[in-house]
Amino acid sequence: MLRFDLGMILIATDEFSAGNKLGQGEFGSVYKGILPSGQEIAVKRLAGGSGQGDLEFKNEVLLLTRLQHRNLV
Ligand SMILES: Nc1ncnc2c1ncn2[C@@H]1O[C@H](COP(=O)(O)OP(=O)(O)OP(=O)(O)O)[C@@H](O)[C@H]1O
Repeated sequence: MLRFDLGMILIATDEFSAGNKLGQGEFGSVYKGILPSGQEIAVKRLAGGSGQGDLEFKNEVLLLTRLQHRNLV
């Protein structure tokens, strides 16, 4: 599984800048990011006190890594 450390995510999203915010979910915000390779990514940032726990968040991440569909970016 691909993993990125926080430093890379901060650089890619310009430290979660407001201009890079794509949307807002129930448990946090989603930001646009650009990797050094030029690839665009979406980064979901779990909001503190959102009600979604670490375990649920990890489960969501694990599920997303298994999804592959042309309608999913
Ligand atoms: N890959 C993406 N590309 C573009 N925009 C995205 C992407 N992923 C999420 N978004 C935007 O961020 C918003 C929130 O995404 P999120 O996945 O958190 O939605 P949600 O499933 O409704 O939220 P939650 O899981 O917190 O209940 C979306 O409604 C959309 O506007």
